[in-house]
Formats: sequence, structure tokens, C-alpha cells
Amino acid sequence: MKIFLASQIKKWDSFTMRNESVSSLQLMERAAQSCVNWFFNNFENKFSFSIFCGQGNNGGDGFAIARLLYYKGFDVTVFTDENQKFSEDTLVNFQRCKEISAIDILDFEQVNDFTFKENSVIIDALFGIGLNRKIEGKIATLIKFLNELPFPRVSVDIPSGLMADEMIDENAIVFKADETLTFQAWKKAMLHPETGVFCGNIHIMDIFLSDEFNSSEESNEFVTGEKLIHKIYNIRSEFSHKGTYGKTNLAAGSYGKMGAAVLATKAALKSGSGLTFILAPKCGYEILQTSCPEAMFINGGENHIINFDFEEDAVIGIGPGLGTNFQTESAFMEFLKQYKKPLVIDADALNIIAKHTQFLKHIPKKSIITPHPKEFERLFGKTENSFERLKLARQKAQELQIYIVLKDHHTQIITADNQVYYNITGNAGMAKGGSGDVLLGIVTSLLAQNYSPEHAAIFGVWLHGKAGDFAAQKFSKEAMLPSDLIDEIGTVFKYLN
Ligand SMILES: NC(=O)C1=CN([C@@H]2O[C@H](COP(=O)(O)OP(=O)(O)OC[C@H]3O[C@@H](n4cnc5c(N)ncnc54)[C@H](OP(=O)(O)O)[C@@H]3O)[C@@H](O)[C@H]2O)[C@@H](O)CC1
Ligand SMILES: Nc1ncnc2c1ncn2[C@@H]1O[C@H](COP(=O)(O)OP(=O)(O)O)[C@@H](O)[C@H]1O
Ligand SMILES: [K+]
Repeated sequence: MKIFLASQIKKWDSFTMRNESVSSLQLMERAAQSCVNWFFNNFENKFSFSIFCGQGNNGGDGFAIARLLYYKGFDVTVFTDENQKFSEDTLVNFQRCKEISAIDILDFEQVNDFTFKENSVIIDALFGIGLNRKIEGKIATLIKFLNELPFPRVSVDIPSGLMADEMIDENAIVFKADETLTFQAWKKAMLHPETGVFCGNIHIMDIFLSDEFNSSEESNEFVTGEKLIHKIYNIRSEFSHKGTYGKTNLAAGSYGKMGAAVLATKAALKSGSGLTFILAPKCGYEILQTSCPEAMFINGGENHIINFDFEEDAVIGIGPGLGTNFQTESAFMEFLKQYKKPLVIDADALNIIAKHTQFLKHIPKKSIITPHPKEFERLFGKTENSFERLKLARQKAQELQIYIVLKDHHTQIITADNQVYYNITGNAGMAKGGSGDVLLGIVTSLLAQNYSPEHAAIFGVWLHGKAGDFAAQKFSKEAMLPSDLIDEIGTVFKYLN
């Protein structure tokens, strides 16, 4: 799914109106109707809606929602400022609302004396993607007041105070939604932690904007959708053998951190690797042979790896639990200097490179690196926020011709040719040591199975998050473990088949 800028969404609107003979007022009605259908399916009739409407088209959606909710039998109160300069369609919907005497229309300031019913829902239709500056004055005061109310809060299109494509000021006033009903497509601000935190659960409302525009309009940022995953995913042929699915060779573990090697190896096995090898120190021999009997052990040293001698023709993944012992460091750097094929690099292997950044240029082209934000900072330097971090990652991915998997709630896969894929599977239950080790195993295994680096990264991250979602359903976000996530990889493949 492409991510468009607010300016492109406005073009999309106009294109749809021109080419599909629909008026802007009809589009607003569609938008409002889609929200009302959602409210109808999610709230019983006993709920009472307080709808806050601004002067732009977002406010217009709000007025239309008020009318349509009323027709569905809900109790509705509208708050607005009648002296605002309403946009043309908003004015029409304001007047339509006014004609219904059972809908109370109050001034924003009356909210202070208003007695909210017990089953209230607050709807924010103050500003949408047309916000062009910080919210100040009485609307800022209003938003602060609404954010304190003990009722569910729902934003129309985008929480008021967020800019669709940008970072916000540290002290910006933003409506804090529990649910956001957004039209047609994800907005960039919903995918970054500093701004996404205001959105709650995102629901995409299809308002049938032109498919033609969607296919022809350029964007280099995407959300990984299931359609794309089905395109990438190769079903296993019955006429195949272990050689068909490649050799995965992981290098992981050190004394006290052998669990990381176990997790990565199990994840590689469970993701379909034909033959799996684990290069680890001898202290992990029994652990690995017992916990992962399908994998073959290669001895890399006593208590930490000092020898990066891999199985021939294998696809290599290095990093989990490696440690940063000076012997491991120098052996890894020697290896990196002479190795030329794409590989996957994570965790301590990245930390080693970060200590000697002149080695960045030795990362083979088309390799995949999987840093979390701190590892990214160690490698490439500090950035102000996640928007800036992404910009820097794009620059580095192009410069080094590598794929960067920037781990986050919505992990970003940055390709060597400057495309960004935001992942939307996964959950906070994965915020536990070991989840990243699992990812390294999955991605390396997919690369070994002949997925391109781009596909291995996009599919791997999606698969990892989806397995996390299944694990959370079964065990809860609190109790699920990275090991449970590995067990659910099979559920994801069944889901895809
Ligand atoms: N295809 C779609 O997605 C569809 C979209 N639709 C809906 O349209 C929405 C976009 O509407 P929009 O362009 O009218 O912008 P919106 O955000 O309502 O308000 C902008 C107004 O606010 C003002 N203003 C700005 N910043 C301000 C501030 N800080 N403090 C105070 N004022 C400020 C600015 O005025 P200015 O002072 O800059 O002249 C302007 O008047 C979109 O989010 C969706 O809900 C649907 O109806 C149909 C299909
Ligand atoms: N809140 C979250 N939502 C979604 N995914 C998450 C969340 N927290 C962590 N993850 C995922 O879990 C993994 C954690 O990786 P990392 O920080 O390297 O862990 P470790 O090295 O301790 O195993 C990443 O893939 C990340 O995207
Ligand atoms: K809004």
C-alpha cells in the first residue's frame, strides 16, 4: 500500500471527482458514512456522541457524521464555533445539522459546563490533513480538556494536532485518540513512534478514491500489506528436496549468551531453511545439539567465536549473542574484509562495526543489517527523532548499497534503491530480549531459500510480527516469549497457504 503525502491525497480527491463524476460534497458524505458504519458496528445504541467540529473539511465530516449517527438512533451533541470561516462543503453540512432540532449545537466554550452522559464517546473532527501550523488558543485549551475526559476518544482521519507527513514540536497539543478512522490510506505520522502514539488503533476507511490514481501516482514509501506478502511468498514445490531450500549458516552465541544462538537457529529452521548450520563456541555444543537437533554445529572457539569459518555456499547471518571480546572483534573484521556475498548482520556484529566505522564499507553490497534504534545510532550517529533517523537510513542504504531493517514498533525496511516499507504486524509483547535474535534467524533463512534481499527483509519482518501477533493472542502480550513466537511461525505459514 502506497503512503501518500497530504498534498497527494488532495490530488487524489480532485482526480476522483474529475474522473468519476462525484462531487466533493458526495465524497464528504461517503467519508462520513464509512465512519458511521464503523461506529454502528462498534458501539451500541446506548452511547452518546459528542462531536467537535472545526472549520475545514474535517469539521464537515464531523457535521455529516452527527446527522448520520442521529438517523441511526444515537444521541448526538455537536460542539463548534459558529463564527469560524467554514469551508464550502462544511457550511452545507453545518446547516443540514442545524435543521435537525434534536441535535444540540453548542459552542466549544460550553463544554466546560456540559454534563457528559455516562456512555459518552468523544469524536474529534477539529482538524484533518489540512492542519498547517501548531494548534494554539482556545482550541488548544479544548483539546487539553478533552484529553482528560474518561471516555473513549475517536479521531476522524487523523488526531487533531498531527501533521500527516511530519514530526511535531515537542510541546505540541494533540488530541489523544483511542481509535483513528482514517480515509483510504495510512499517513506517515501514524507510523512513527513520536506521532503514532496519539492515534490509538488505526482503521482504514475505504471511501473508494480512484484506483487509477493510486496505481499511477508515484511514492517511494509503502506499508507492507498482505497482498504484497502473497506476491512475495513462494509455496514449496512437492518436487523438491533439502537442496532446493538453501543452506543457512548462523554465527551466534558466546559464554552466557547461548540462548541467542538457540533462538536464531530455531527460527531459521522453522522458517524453512533446507540445511541449517550454527557456528558457535564449543561451550554451546551440547546446548545447541540438544535444543536444535536438526542443525549442524561448527566449532568457532572455546567460549566465544574466534574463527569465522563457514559451511561452503551457505547464506550467512551473524550477530546474536556474539559478544564483543577483542578476539571475536578482530576475527569478525578479518572475515568481513574478505567476504563478498550478501549476508545478514545484527546485534553485536553491528556493535563491532560501530566501533570501527571504517569497516562499514566492507559490508558486502545487498547485505541486510537489522539494527534497533540504539544500534543504528552507534553505527551512523545521533538523530533528533525517528523521522530524521529514517532520512539518514535512506541516505546510508543508498551510499552503502545495503538494506536496512530499522527495528521499531512499525519496523522500516529501507532498500538500497531508496524505497521504504513500513511493517504493521507485531506488538508490544515482542519488546523482550530475544525477539531480535528470532528475526535474524528468519531473515537469513529466507535469504538462503533464494528470496531476494528485499523480499527476505520485507517478508521476514512481516512474518516475525505476524507470529508475534498469534503468540500474543494465545498467551497475552505480557506472557508471550520469543520462543512462543518461533512456535507460531508455523501458524503464519498455515495462514498464508
Ligand atoms: N480524500 C480524503 O481524504 C477526504 C478528506 N476529507 C476530509 O477533509 C479533511 C481535510 O480538509 P481540509 O483540507 O479542509 O483541512 P482541515 O484539516 O479540515 O482544516 C484546515 C482548516 O483549518 C485551518 N487551520 C489549519 N491549521 C490550523 C491551526 N493550527 N489553527 C487554526 N486553524 C488552522 C485552515 O485555515 P487557514 O487559517 O490555514 O486558512 C483550514 O481552514 C481530511 O482530513 C478529511 O477529514 C473528506 O471530507 C473527503 C475525502
Ligand atoms: N512494541 C513493539 N511492537 C512491535 N514490535 C516490537 C515491539 N518491540 C519490539 N518489537 C520487535 O522485536 C524485535 C526486537 O529486536 P531487538 O531490540 O534487537 O531485540 P533483542 O536483540 O533483544 O532480541 C524487533 O524486531 C522489533 O521490531
Ligand atoms: K481529526
